[in-house]
Amino acid sequence: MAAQFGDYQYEIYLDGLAGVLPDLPMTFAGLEAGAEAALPPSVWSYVAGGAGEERTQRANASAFGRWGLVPRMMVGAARRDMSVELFGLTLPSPVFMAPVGVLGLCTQDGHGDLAAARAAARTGVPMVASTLSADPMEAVAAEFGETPGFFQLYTPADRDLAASLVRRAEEAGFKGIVVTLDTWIPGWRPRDLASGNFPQLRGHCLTNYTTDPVFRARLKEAPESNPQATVMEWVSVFGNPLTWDDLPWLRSLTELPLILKGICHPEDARRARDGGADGLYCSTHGGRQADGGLAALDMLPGVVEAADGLPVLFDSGVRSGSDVVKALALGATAVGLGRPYVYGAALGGTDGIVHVLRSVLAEADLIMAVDGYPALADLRAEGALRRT
Ligand SMILES: Cc1cc2nc3c(=O)[nH]c(=O)nc-3n(C[C@H](O)[C@H](O)[C@H](O)COP(=O)(O)O)c2cc1C
Ligand SMILES: O=C(O)C(=O)c1ccccc1
Repeated sequence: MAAQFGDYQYEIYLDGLAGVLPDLPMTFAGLEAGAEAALPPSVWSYVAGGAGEERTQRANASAFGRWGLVPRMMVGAARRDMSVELFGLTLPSPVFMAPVGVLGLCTQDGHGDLAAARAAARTGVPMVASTLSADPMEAVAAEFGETPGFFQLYTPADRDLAASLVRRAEEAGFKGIVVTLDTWIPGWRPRDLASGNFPQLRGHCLTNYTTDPVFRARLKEAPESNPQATVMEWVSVFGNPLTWDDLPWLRSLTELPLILKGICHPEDARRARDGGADGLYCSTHGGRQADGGLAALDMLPGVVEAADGLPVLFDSGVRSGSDVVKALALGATAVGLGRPYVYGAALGGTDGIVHVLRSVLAEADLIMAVDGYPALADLRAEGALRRT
């Protein structure tokens, strides 16, 4: 059935649809409903939930409804080119998997990070691997195949531990370090507060710490013999309220491309660029950190302008191929999926993630075809996108 559907699409529409599974949901609402049924309730509420009244989370997604592409005719868009240059790499498409810290808990086998890495290998869609993974970063990177991968760093208060994590990422073959700035402290998350339910506090997804020599040296007992003390040590070391004065130190940690995640204000974009960042990452963390904020999409153009040619990655609220196209038209260099691929993992492991990635890419490709924008540069042309 799946192969038949793939073949049909392949012939009628475009290359590369293998992997879309008709027995899995084809819409975000369907993925959501399926994942809610598939995941344990505590994992579901952690993944699906956000900060406060979840207004920022909803605003992230609904902001896309205020923009629309203006179709162009007779441009002969029979072949589309979605490839993009990023940090000297050529990616087949401008889409990536955003870092997600509890992926491990989202597949039945407890190895969701490996499932995402395998989906990256199968699709060419890069994964940004979270510090908070169930498997060590070395094992995740070993599944990437030919697809480049990036490591997301939660900068710990212990600078030696930060340096160790970055060194391990370099040795494991990651192609860039994404430093998340907006989550040195977890936000106000009513769903998790109500259930006392932060998975990390139950010892989940701390493997990059428990396998790290610097972290282990901080413990009086091995993590295996005293898991509770390990969690307490993680709590004490996890967060580091960085300031701009710390940027030279961050920059000195690696020669890999350094990307700062959570940049939404043009002035911060300028400071990051002037401080030697190689890329900016505009995101509101999917509305999980602070409620009452603007949608990430509404802040993207200001970041792109201030970036002054530096690549700008983007996520928060992307639910479909049309959302990808709109973020690109507003200047994003590459667009990250968060919850959609997590729900794919819940529904079908690697196959489920591939299904989501291929569906989103196919829709984006078909929009570029039908609306007459065969290359990413065309999408950025004057008049391509209008506010409704
Ligand atoms: C369950 C979950 C865990 C996340 N963990 C991390 C993380 O470990 N590091 C990080 O930088 N961002 C993390 N994020 C934020 C994502 O990278 C991304 O910014 C967000 O999911 C985008 O919003 P969306 O899910 O609404 O598309 C997480 C998001 C979710 C849903
Ligand atoms: O859940 C998250 O979004 C996340 O990134 C996180 C990280 C550390 C502690 C709590 C949440």
